[in-house]
Amino acid sequence: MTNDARHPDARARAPLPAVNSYTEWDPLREVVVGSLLGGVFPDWQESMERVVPDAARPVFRELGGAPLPAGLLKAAEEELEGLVAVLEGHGITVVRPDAVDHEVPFGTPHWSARGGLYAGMPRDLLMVVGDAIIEAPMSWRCRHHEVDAFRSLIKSYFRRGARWLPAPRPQLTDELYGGGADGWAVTEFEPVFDAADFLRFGRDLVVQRSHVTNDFGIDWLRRALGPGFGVTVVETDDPHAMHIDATLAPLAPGKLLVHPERYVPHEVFAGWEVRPAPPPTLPREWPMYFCSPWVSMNVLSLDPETVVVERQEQPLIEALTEWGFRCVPVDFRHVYTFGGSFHCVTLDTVREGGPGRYLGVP
Ligand SMILES: NC(=[NH2+])NCCC[C@H](N)C(=O)O
Repeated sequence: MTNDARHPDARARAPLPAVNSYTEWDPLREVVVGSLLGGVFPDWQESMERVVPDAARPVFRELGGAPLPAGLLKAAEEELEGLVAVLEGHGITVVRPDAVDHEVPFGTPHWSARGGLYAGMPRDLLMVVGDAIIEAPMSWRCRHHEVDAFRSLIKSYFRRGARWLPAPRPQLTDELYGGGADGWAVTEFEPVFDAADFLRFGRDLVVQRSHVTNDFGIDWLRRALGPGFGVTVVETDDPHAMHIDATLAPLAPGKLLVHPERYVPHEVFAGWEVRPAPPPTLPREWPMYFCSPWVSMNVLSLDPETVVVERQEQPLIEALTEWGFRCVPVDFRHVYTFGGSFHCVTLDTVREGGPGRYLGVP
């Protein structure tokens, strides 16, 4: 039976599976937006040494498990609400994590942490590949239970048909840390990765080895995804490597925005137009506990022509406009303070489109 009251867009918006996302750029229908509410400073561990800004180390040592600064947090939460309003204004469904108490200390038989962190960066923790939600085995001890805030969402997606793939729970004993001969902060003791070290290009994923992602973890994911997907390791020139999404940003098929110094050309991007992002505009004195100002290029694609960009990153807005994109400006500098921007704080659970092939892999 036809439904005459159907919205004119109804055909274009035909129903999709509960979870369906293969790329970083296909038209966005539903997205998880993280929450920084109740967030605490991470308890210090040596493996953070090479990834966090110098100024953050003494703070984490001293204040691990203590609440993040209230004023900055409030400003960041308001910016997150602003992002939610913009996304909803574009007809995108937004879902949020549960409130959990991040101040509760926890431990295993082998170690303890003075608290958790936050539920602000679902991109770090979860990965959607097609109809599957993958839970990453995080290597920072304070992030061991971070997924709890997202569990009711994951269960709901599972009940509606999604596949649910938690990686093997890591033990995070001392053997994992201390660095191998290769200079990484994590050894090959057991599989670990953060989901944000991967980017999705249809049937192909690209990943960087980092101070939170080891080869064992990459191999686990490759085998879990099976022969239908390819996982290519790309080199990046980032001595502080943790999360690839301020280094490479695929914005549409054939269009790759890159960090001008960290990008190392790779044959998978043969045929792609690669453009360097202009330098960030963030003032030098801006408080940054987790990351560099290059999260300016951590944009979120609403579709292959539309990107959400920080309002004050005018050089980037100009560069992207010139490249043919429509930029949606959103204030987000206070969120930067806590480790990321639009790509980090989101997890796109539903995008249109299917498993295409976009990369030059054999
Ligand atoms: N998913 C994320 N949290 N990404 C943020 C990556 C930031 C990157 N490590 C930098 O400092 O430039």
